[in-house]
Amino acid sequence: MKQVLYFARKMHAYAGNILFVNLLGMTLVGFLDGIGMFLLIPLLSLIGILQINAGSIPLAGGLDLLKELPGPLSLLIVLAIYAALVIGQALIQRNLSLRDIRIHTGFINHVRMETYRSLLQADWDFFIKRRKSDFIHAMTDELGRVTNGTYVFLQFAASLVFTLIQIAIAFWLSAKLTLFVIGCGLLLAFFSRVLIRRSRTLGGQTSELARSYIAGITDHFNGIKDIKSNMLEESRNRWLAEWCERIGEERYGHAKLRSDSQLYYKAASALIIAAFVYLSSYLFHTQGGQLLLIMMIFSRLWPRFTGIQSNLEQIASALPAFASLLQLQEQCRASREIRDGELAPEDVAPLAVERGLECRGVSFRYNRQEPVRALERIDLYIPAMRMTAVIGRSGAGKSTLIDMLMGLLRPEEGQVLVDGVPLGGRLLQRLRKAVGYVPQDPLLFGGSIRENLLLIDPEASERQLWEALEFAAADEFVRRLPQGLDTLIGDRGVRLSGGERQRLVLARAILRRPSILVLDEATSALDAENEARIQEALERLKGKMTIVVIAHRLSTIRNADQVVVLDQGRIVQQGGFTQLSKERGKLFAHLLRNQMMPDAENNDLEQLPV
Ligand SMILES: Nc1ncnc2c1ncn2[C@@H]1O[C@H](COP(=O)(O)OP(=O)(O)OP(=O)(O)O)[C@@H](O)[C@H]1O
Repeated sequence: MKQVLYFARKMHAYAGNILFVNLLGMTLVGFLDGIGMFLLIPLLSLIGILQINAGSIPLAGGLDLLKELPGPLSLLIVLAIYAALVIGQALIQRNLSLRDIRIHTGFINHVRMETYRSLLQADWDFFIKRRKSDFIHAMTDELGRVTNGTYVFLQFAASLVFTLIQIAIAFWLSAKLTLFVIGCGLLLAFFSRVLIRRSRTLGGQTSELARSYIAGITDHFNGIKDIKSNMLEESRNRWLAEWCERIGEERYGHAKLRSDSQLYYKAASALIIAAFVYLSSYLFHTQGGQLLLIMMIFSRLWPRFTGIQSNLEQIASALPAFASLLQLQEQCRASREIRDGELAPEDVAPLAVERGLECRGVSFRYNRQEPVRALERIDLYIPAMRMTAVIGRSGAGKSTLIDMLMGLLRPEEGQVLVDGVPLGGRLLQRLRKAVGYVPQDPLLFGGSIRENLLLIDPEASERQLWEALEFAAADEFVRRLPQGLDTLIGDRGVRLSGGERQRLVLARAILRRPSILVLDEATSALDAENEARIQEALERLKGKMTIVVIAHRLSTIRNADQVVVLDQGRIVQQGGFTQLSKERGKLFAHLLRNQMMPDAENNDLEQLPV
């Protein structure tokens, strides 16, 4: 319940006191509804359907006054009051509903934005430990359940207030009978705790099923090509069929719970009414008119009890979603990159590295429970305005090292320094702003080429866009497209080839005019001709920006100022390309020979280990 109160307070903080005005309005509507019913009694009496002794009903003294007036006039007055009340109530109700919708949708968007912002502010470590589909689940399903649940909670609070008012009226009419009804309600509430518990358990299953569905479907569409080419359709079909069976059971469980609850309350209501009428007539000798009023109150009160019960079940069912969204927000907060009091990224100027980046005794493990280190005591200096290449076998730790240099990961031991200053806080943000990064699996958004480029620099001119494309050897293929820069490239750039995607992302990175350019296998999908063009472009950049390149294809790093060779998380060699290729019996020469570089053959590589 702690989580529900947290979000209810949030809703209040978002909507302000208008929320209470709305709740009071809801209470007023209920109250007017009661009065409307109350007025039916003089109405029935005036038209002679019911003979009521004014003394037997509170406030019915006015009846005698009405009876003094000519028949049609008194009836008209009562009818006018009745109609005014009902229309007034409907008008207020309409107003409240519209305002409710504004508050409700506004609140969903408020929580959505807040959760999204906290996700964006979380550090990289936070993301690599969790499934992406869980974030999608939180931002869609769980978010909807939480905001609905919060709203139901507020309705429940309003219902409670209104029920108390009705109880007070009922008390005033007959304390004994009201106590009897309340006693029955409490007894029922006691037994219905089991229904609320069941509802909570089912709510947990709902969360789990939705989470596994989104995870499975996301995997499915991310890997649709693999599925089709490896004929995995049948196994995916089986997965979905199993899921459908489970969701069927869960939905049935919810429906059964709802109907059990209704049955329970209806049966109890029938029994109580029977007992109630019997007791009023024979034991308490209640008069006809008063009995009618009490019955009316009872018929108003009892649905309130069932409404409260149903609200409680809905809240209980949403509790797991409340808990998981709150937990996600708390975890995001704990993993925030930008602490309170630090400047927002937009207020920070990009860094210009003057001397260089440095790793001093850096070690890192992805899983602190396991002894394996992705990086082991790395001491490395990356001079500014030079090109540094990082190479090594797959899994050697190259990407981890790059992530460390960009401040995405924090060292477990040691330090990363920029121009001799330890990386962190504002410096980290300034560094991030200065980096142009092209990852192994670059992200393009569904949209046009122009939109994808302008994402980095919305102010970029047409000329700057083409310059960046030219740099990345992408100008020719973009020119050839019928719509040129305005060509739509599909989801994640699916309508482009792997090499075209890489070149576009490279152009985008350049558009930022970064002072540090980081390329992680950024030209792996290119043919020799386009790769050579990018080589030349990088060559021209030397002396203008710091370049760090990860490459499996060693031909790409021939012009690097220094080459760093990683193996099992350690630096095993470091130096110029030619120097390293001459170091016999070492990993670099071995990798070079495996790629059958013509230069390597001149280096008597027969003696190298295989
Ligand atoms: N998110 C992660 N969680 C756990 N372990 C990871 C994670 N990412 C990488 N590793 C492990 O850390 C080690 C280094 O990985 P890294 O991606 O840095 O290697 P790499 O040299 O870039 O490999 P490749 O050339 O194949 O991209 C590997 O053993 C890998 O399994």
